[in-house]
Amino acid sequence: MHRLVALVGPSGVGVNELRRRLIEINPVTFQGAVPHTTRAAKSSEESGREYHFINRELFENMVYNNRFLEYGEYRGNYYGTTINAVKDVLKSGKICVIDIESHAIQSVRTHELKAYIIYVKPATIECMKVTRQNAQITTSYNAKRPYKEEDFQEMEEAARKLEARYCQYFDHVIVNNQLQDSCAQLLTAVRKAQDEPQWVPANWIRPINES
Ligand SMILES: Nc1ncnc2c1ncn2[C@@H]1O[C@H](COP(=O)(O)OP(=O)(O)OP(=O)(O)O)[C@@H](O)[C@H]1O
Repeated sequence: MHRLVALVGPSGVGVNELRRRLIEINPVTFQGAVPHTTRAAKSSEESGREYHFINRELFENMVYNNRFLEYGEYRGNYYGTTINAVKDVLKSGKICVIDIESHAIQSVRTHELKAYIIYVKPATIECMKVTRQNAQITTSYNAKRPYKEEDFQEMEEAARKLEARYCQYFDHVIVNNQLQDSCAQLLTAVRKAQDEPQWVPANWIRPINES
């Protein structure tokens, strides 16, 4: 089986854009995991394609049974990605590429999933002012607007905290300045992730009484 690739970075840095482009470049090789939600399906949506649509009771039951890598509530509806959704992609022979919140890093660095963690780091504020001139940030109300200076400052601060806490888990770092460059770096990193021997904690492979 291929290895799971998980992208992580401060909000607004471009994690989702990079993941989307990677899958778009080669949908035969790369695929995202289908998330679960309790929101109603739109007429154009099909269960199992955009989302798995389930009710709240079932979702909460799945949370209780630790089925989610991560989940959250937005505007009264739950959204989350299950371990099985990732495994389904890997079992189909594709490379599963997901983006995760930093607190979910530990959930994907398990014996079972052994995710390759790619940290998407913001470029300097001066560089982002140039490259993000036409980009749109998604606000907490899910609206889009152009980036402001404060957005870059917040991103830099969030990146600092994220790095201080989680840098030991990063297998690869991409500074997302020029989008084309970042996509090329991501493609190379993902290929490398599949070839590279996997370094895992010794207690994953050695019986406990030997360690
Ligand atoms: N290198 C880049 N150059 C220019 N624009 C970029 C670059 N990377 C991402 N963008 C743009 O920045 C915006 C935010 O990107 P994206 O939605 O991927 O952010 P994100 O990291 O997933 O954050 P969030 O989780 O808050 O949505 C998008 O409009 C995207 O096209």
